[in-house]
Amino acid sequence: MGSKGEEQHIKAGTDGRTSVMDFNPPLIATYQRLFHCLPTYSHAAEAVEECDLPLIDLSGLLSRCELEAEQCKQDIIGAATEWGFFQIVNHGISNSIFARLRAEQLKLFRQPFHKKANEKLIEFSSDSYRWGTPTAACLNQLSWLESYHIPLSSTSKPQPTSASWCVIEEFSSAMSQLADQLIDTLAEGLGCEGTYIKENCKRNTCYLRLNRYPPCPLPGEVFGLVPHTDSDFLTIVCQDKVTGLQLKKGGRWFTVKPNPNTLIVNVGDLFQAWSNGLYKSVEHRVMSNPHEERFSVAYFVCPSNETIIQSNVQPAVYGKFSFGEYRRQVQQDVRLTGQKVGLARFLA
Ligand SMILES: O=C(O)CCC(=O)C(=O)O
Ligand SMILES: [Fe+2]
Repeated sequence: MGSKGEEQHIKAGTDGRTSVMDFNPPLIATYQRLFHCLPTYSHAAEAVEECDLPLIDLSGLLSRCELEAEQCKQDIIGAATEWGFFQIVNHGISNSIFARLRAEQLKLFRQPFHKKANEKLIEFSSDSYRWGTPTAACLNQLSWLESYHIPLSSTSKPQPTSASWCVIEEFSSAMSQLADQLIDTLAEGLGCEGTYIKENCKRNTCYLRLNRYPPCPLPGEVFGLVPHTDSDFLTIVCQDKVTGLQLKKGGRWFTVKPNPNTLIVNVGDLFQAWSNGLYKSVEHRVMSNPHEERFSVAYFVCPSNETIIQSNVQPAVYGKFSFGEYRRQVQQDVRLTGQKVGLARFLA
């Protein structure tokens, strides 16, 4: 069990006194009541192999050589069909944006917990900051993380007022362009154009999430992020060098080897439904780590709530639904059962 010291960062004040600057959310204190109902099954005992995700060099998409561009498209379509997950290099986003975002992310999470929880630190909605899992009824429903869940609607301000705001704005517009390229290719693989998705997933309906996974005293029992699929069209994740992300393939869990030079792309539930099950929204999770903190950033391509998700392939695997309905159903299931049911609720 972790000592109180694990939740605290001791900083010597300029006046010589030692002040305690506690930036970690009070996960231990809040969820201690769940510690004595340890699950009979510990995921630490699972044998998990590392997997080599398909690695796609995105410069191929812009190649003048038609064959090369076509091969790159087929690789993306193949990876979304077989894995639902892939890594990309040469995506055109500069290292300097990643470095500046990382610096701002670190600065934000190093603020004292009470400030993060009670003050609007950046120009985003006040409920952007989240930690733990308020609905968790047992340890394996708990996620050992803190995050800023940022609706990008709130970034379209005429005057940038903070460094965090500027870099998030710059980063999300780079992500949005990258997502458009991937959506065009994936839509082409279905014999359609990507315009429907792009028209409904404007930047202001998308989300950026900054995650920090603090060291966890019960890594075998508590996840960094519980197993889930993403409720969007597509997610682009930028992770650091600390291992943790795992995905399920063929009924087994695999660890994604961290490579800070690549971005991870995964298909979300909406693309699975829209592609009539061709592209796979694969279950994934983040393992917690007893010693090291881990950071990641995820960009979620979401449509407006009114957007109708429907495949034009017959017979349709899923009934027609709006994103708003889907979201409400997911929230209700999590509130009532602690778990997301997801697309299984919308079978035709
Ligand atoms: O932190 C990660 O690597 C993955 C995050 C993730 O799956 C999510 O935010 O939905
Ligand atoms: Fe996810």
